[in-house]
Amino acid sequence: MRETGRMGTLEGQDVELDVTSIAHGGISVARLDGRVVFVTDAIPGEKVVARITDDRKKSFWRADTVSVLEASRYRQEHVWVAASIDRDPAVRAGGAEFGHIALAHQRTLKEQVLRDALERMAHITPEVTVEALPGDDEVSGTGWRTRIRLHVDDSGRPGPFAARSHTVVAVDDLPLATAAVEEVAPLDQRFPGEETIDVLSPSEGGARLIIGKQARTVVTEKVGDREFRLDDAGFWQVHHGAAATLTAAVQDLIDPERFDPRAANLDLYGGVGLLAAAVGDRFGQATRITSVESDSRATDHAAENLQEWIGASAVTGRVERWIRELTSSATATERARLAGATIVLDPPRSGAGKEVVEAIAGLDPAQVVYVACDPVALARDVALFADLGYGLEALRAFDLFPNTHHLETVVRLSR
Ligand SMILES: C[S@@+](CC[C@H](N)C(=O)[O-])C[C@H]1O[C@@H](n2cnc3c(N)ncnc32)[C@H](O)[C@@H]1O
Repeated sequence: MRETGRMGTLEGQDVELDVTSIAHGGISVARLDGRVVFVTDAIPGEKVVARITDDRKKSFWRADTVSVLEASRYRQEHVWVAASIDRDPAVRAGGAEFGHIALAHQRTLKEQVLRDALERMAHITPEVTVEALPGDDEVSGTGWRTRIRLHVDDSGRPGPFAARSHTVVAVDDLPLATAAVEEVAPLDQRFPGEETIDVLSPSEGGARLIIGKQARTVVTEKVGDREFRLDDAGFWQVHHGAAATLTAAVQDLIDPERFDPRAANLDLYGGVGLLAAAVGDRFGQATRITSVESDSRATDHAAENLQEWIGASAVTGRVERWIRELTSSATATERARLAGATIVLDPPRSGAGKEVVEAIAGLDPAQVVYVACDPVALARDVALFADLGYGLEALRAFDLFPNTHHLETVVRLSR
């Protein structure tokens, strides 16, 4: 084992590392000769042996844990044997990068990542608690994925990618998947010539496969008493409890004192209308809301899913362009309606970004409720909103992705 070395000479070597803290992306931070090393499959506080995978950069290196010399008291048997450190890092299954950490401590680490991002980028220190979804603790955070993508290797065998690579890994089980997904996942079959197999289990109608780019079918998801129709390959929240949790969170975080049902309320990045429905169900049939989504098939479904409301509509468009056009073409009456509006947004992982944040703030809405699956993109956008006079008033965070590093955050911003 080598303990020190120069840049570009250590790749493939095993080194001893003291792991100090957690970073964004499910990796921990250690130091070697004063240099930062991002290390996988470790826990802050541990001493590990790690294999250097990248030592070409001046500012930081990367490594994979191969054994543990001093274990954290939060270390547990990995919930997925295929992802454990007993396997060669090159063939460790990806997608369960926190599975070796006790579930409650996973949430503590997620809280740290969110708090650090908000402190560093937005200079605020709100109370942060990552809430568990009902039932997850009882099953160690397994059995929640209603959707899973398998990749097909050259022999036609499907499996997940190894962590941080495009190598397909052979696995016997999928512990993060729901029982219905695991039952139909064709792990021992062969699909020569295909690239992907999607396995999904909507809340209605049973589990199914999407083999390659086969024709889309429509599935039904139920949230409370409400049904949503969507394409089988279209976006839907992955944890079986996520849609209901986000519905309740958005309803909870909208300040009723600031909510005007007759204002030009917006649901940006609306998918098939889940959060527009959350707003309508909370504030009643008279609520006006427009859902904006770039996937036209999703918009068609949103229009159908929201059809019982006279005040709801769904439009196809990229938010950045749609909102720019709205800003330049709105009449004085429309501007007044937007100024009293509640704007819900649920962008993809990259967040809304400067252009969209500036356009939203430029509409002068009464409040903004932002649903975020990436804490760093959220913190960047919260900082942008703050510069435009919209401060963070309320925050809730949820463990929608147990045994992974991901978390979901919902915040309310207003002037
Ligand atoms: C995180 S999902 C949220 C969907 C919905 N709120 C839900 O919870 O089901 C983000 C959605 O934004 C859409 N999207 C991605 N980029 C977009 C853009 N630039 N403009 C509009 N929609 C976009 C995706 O197709 C996806 O449906």
